[in-house]
Amino acid sequence: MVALSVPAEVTVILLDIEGTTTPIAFVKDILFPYIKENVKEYLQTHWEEEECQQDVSLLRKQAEEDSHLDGAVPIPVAPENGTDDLQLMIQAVVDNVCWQMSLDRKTTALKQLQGHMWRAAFTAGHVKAEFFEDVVPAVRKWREAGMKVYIYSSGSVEAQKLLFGYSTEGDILELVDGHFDTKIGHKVESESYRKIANSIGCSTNNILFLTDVTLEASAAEEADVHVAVVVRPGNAGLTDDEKTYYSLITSFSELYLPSST
Ligand SMILES: CSCCC(=O)C(=O)COP(=O)(O)O
Ligand SMILES: [Mg+2]
Repeated sequence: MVALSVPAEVTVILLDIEGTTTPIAFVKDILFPYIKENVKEYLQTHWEEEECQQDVSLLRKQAEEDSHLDGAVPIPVAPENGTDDLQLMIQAVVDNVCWQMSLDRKTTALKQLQGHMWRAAFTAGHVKAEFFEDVVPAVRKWREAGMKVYIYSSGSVEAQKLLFGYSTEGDILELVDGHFDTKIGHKVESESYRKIANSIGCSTNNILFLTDVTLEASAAEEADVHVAVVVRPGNAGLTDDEKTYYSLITSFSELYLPSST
């Protein structure tokens, strides 16, 4: 087994979810199909609710920003009257969501709606989040050693809490000191990592970020965050240059804290 020593200045471990704590297959084969199969019925059932209207407004705003993109699906302004107008509007939102998902876009608008939709699936026990088997033991060990553990995912904070609250390992929310999503900024922008450090109250070099995506690792590194790239079954392959450049781990158990024996 390879060992990677955690630099002594690190006091915070920041974790990505998809491809790092959780198999990509769980997200792609369970969570995303749930959205595609249920989005129309969800909108029809919850349309009048404040939360749903806020989600639609955010999606409409995003659609306006995306209007220059190839294949972008516009969302018209609220219908003035009639069931037919409403059904057309709902279909436009469905088409927009499916278009965004076909590109695996990480917009806050899409992620917010997805989080709200997954709430019913998780709380009713229809879905339980999967974590790689090394994750929970390692996180417990890090916390016992005094590390703080935070999550930074494109999935909304609400969705992150569902994953940790309703998992095959039970409710493991207490293992996490805090959550960040794209509201603080996108994961491929270094400024996001500076803002996270500021919000936690530490320096960027006190953070070790674990992710499967090298563009995210590169942005974090530019902000002086320590990074390791996590190689898991089902993750996208890395180039030879990336394999040489980044510290790689295949399990959280390969990380050694300075005090570890
Ligand atoms: C945490 S919610 C489900 C995953 C998701 O929607 C997503 O976009 C995951 O992105 P990540 O930044 O965790 O790779
Ligand atoms: Mg990821």
